[in-house]
Amino acid sequence: MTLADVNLHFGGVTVLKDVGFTVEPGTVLGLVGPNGAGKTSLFNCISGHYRPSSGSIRIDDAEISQTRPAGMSRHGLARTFQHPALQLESTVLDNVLLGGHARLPGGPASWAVRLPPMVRSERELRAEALDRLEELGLGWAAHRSADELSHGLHKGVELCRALMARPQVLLLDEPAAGLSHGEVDSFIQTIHGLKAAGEITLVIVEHHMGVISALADRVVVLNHGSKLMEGTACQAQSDPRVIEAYLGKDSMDSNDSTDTRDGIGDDAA
Ligand SMILES: Nc1ncnc2c1ncn2[C@@H]1O[C@H](COP(=O)(O)OP(=O)(O)OP(=O)(O)O)[C@@H](O)[C@H]1O
Repeated sequence: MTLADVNLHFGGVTVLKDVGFTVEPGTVLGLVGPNGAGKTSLFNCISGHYRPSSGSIRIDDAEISQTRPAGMSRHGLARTFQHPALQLESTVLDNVLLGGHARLPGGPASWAVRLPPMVRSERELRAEALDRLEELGLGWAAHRSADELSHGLHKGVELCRALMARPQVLLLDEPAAGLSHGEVDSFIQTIHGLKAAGEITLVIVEHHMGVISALADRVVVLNHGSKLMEGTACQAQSDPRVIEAYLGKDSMDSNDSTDTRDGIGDDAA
C-alpha cells in the first residue's frame, strides 16, 4: 500500500499535511504520534470513512482514496476501530460471520432464496469463523451473546471479524488499548502468527510502544498532521524530534536522555 501527499482539511483546519509512505506487502507498519497527531484521521482516509482533500492512496494498482467504506473489501482492505462496534445483542459467532459476508457468492436475491451453493458457502464460512475464534482463544465464547464479554475480548472478536474478510491490508486502531498484560501478550502472539503465515500487510496505530517494538518492521511518526520521521521502532524512540513531539521542548534540555526515551513508552502505554 502506498500513500502519497495525503492532505485532509476540515474547513480551515488542516488535519493531515502531505503524508506519504509505503508499506511493503507482508510487513507491519506502526503508525505512532502524540494525541491529536492525525493517526485515526489517516486511518479514516485509508478506510474511506473520510475523503482526503487531496493525495493518493493505492493498494497494488488500485487508487482507493475515493472509495467508500463498503467498497473497501473489494480492494482487500479491512480495519478495526479504537472502540469495537459489535452487535452486542448478537452472538460472538454471528458478529464474526459479518466480516465474511462480502465473500458470499451472488447477491441479496440469491441470499434470500438460499440455493444450495449459498448454503454450502455459509456452512464453510461458519466453520472458518469457529476456527478463527479457536485460534484467538475465543472458541468458548462463540455462542455467547457479545454483551457478556469484556472490552479486551471484544477487541479479539473484532479482530476475528476483520480477518474473516481475508484482507490483504489490515488496519488496527489501538488494538492494545485497555487490554490486560496477558491480553496484550496474546495479541502480540496472534500478530506474530499472522506475520508468519505471510500475505497480510498490517498498519497498527498504537500508543503502547512495547507493542510497536515487538511487532513493527517500520514506524511512521506523525505530529500535527505531518510525517515527522520514518524508521525502525528503535530509531523512532531515540530520535530527538520524536522525543520533543511527545514530551515537549523542555524535556530536550534535560541531560538524561535515557529517562526521556523511556518516557515515550511509559507516557504512551
Ligand atoms: N471530523 C472532524 N472534524 C474536525 N476535526 C477533526 C475531525 N476528525 C479529526 N479532527 C481533528 O483532527 C486532529 C487529529 O485527530 P485524530 O483523532 O486523527 O488524532 P490521533 O492522532 O488519532 O489522536 P489520538 O491518539 O488521541 O487518538 C484533532 O485535532 C481532531 O480534533
